[in-house]
Amino acid sequence: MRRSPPHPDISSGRERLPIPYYPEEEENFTSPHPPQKAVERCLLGSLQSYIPESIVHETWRKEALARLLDGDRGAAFARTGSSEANEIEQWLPRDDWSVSDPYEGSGCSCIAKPGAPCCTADTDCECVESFGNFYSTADAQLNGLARILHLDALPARHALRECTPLCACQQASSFIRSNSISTQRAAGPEDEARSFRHPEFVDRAKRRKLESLEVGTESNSYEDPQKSERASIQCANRVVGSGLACRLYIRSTAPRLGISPHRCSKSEGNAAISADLKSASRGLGLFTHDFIPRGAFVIEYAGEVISTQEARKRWVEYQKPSMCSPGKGSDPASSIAISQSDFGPRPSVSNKGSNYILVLQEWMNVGAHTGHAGFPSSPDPLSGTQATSALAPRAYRTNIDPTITGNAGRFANHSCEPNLISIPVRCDEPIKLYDDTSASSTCETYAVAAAPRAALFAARDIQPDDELTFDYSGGELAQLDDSRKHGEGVKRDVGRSGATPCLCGAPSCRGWMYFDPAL
Ligand SMILES: C[S@@+](CC[C@H](N)C(=O)[O-])C[C@H]1O[C@@H](n2cnc3c(N)ncnc32)[C@H](O)[C@@H]1O
Repeated sequence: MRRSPPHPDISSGRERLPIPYYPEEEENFTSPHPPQKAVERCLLGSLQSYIPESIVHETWRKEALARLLDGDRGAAFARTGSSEANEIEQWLPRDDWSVSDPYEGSGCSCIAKPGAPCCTADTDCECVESFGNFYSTADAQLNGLARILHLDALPARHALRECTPLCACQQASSFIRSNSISTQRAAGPEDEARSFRHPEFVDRAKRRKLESLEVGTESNSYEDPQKSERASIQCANRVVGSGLACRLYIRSTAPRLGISPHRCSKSEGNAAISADLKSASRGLGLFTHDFIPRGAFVIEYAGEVISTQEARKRWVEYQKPSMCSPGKGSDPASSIAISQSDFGPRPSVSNKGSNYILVLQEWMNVGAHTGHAGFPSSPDPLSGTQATSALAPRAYRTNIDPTITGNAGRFANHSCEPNLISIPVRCDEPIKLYDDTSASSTCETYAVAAAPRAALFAARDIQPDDELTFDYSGGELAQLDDSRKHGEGVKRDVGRSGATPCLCGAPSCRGWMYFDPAL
């Protein structure tokens, strides 16, 4: 059943919305505004109208709104467990990665102007390297609403920025433009600790923590927020920060058997049916009403940015069974329910079936442009060990958890043949290079960066009512051989005791869901 879109766009990822709800039938998400107008909206207003009264526990809702409105900006609201929940470590180097970057050199080498289409080539795209952005055009099919990313121009697995040197935000900022960590000149290993521990980086991490709690804030700049905000609005090439350009909805992927899988009481009372549904269902899924052209930005997979340690803790917590409140919805597969916690009623994942924590990996493209060693290595804060050599291929991870606070992107299921691709993107959060010419330094420059956002783009043309899916492994699993596929990283998905079968149904389905080995 389709209803008229009841809520404004919640997809931009600027809104750190709580999603303690469960749709009775299906929920529509749409942007009533052209993207360029969307950034001017009152996002707090969106929040208020977004939370469906009928589903969300009223007390919780009032509390959440009150916290968002007060000066504290919802610090308590976003705290979801231990106090460490708000300790953000990002870009944690992984010492367990030894695979080489399968995407190295897979970009485009054309020389293009912003707004012009790009060609494919077998080296990194010169236009991206030069302009420090991906550029876009409006798509006539969607009345100019959809902004198209030229995927051929995209050096895969590289963080990108959402602006151009022509953009006012660039001119107003002293940030050094960069689209990719791979293009940065690197520090030597001995300078690495300084880069990650640099006071400004620490401040930045703290600020990021606050940003993740703020609703209605468009600026992420720590130099001149107001200036940056104005510049953001002016930038014609933004796609991720401009919000949704197509109408999305969510619904259960379970076969319709005349029994609503959403009703906790029913599924509890019909264990056999529930089990059947669960075996055939991937829970809720994200669908589109509209045709989406290849390359269009679709939605951000938005959530709290958390440390790996916190992700591990939450993973354990989410696996614990919780109560299903009478009258509130609960899906046998995804099982989001309203339960009590020390913060009062809040959403929780109530069985072992679901995992929303996304690990975004950024590959270092070693010395591709500069002949330098790429991004510096650093001691692994988790193991205390020194990570792999600065010369070795490396992946940097960002843990995104939308379980408690996120957006509709959390309903995008996994497929081994997905129609979306996840790209790390920084919106007004550029990598900044610091010159260090002190006598003790062995290098000139070191880098400091904010965590990227997981932006989902259409990997191919998508038809109306198609389900939107992406590869949770970020394409990594497809690169691995069979022995690794069924290895440690996969098998820990369900309670660390066995793999979760993949139900994507794709002809080339790998059979198992990916699960990050660090969890
Ligand atoms: C990010 S959530 C996606 C939304 C989820 N289906 C829901 O109902 O909330 C990820 C969870 O969805 C389920 N899921 C997603 N893709 C799946 C697939 N291909 N096969 C089986 N389960 C899947 C798993 O339970 C997984 O932990």
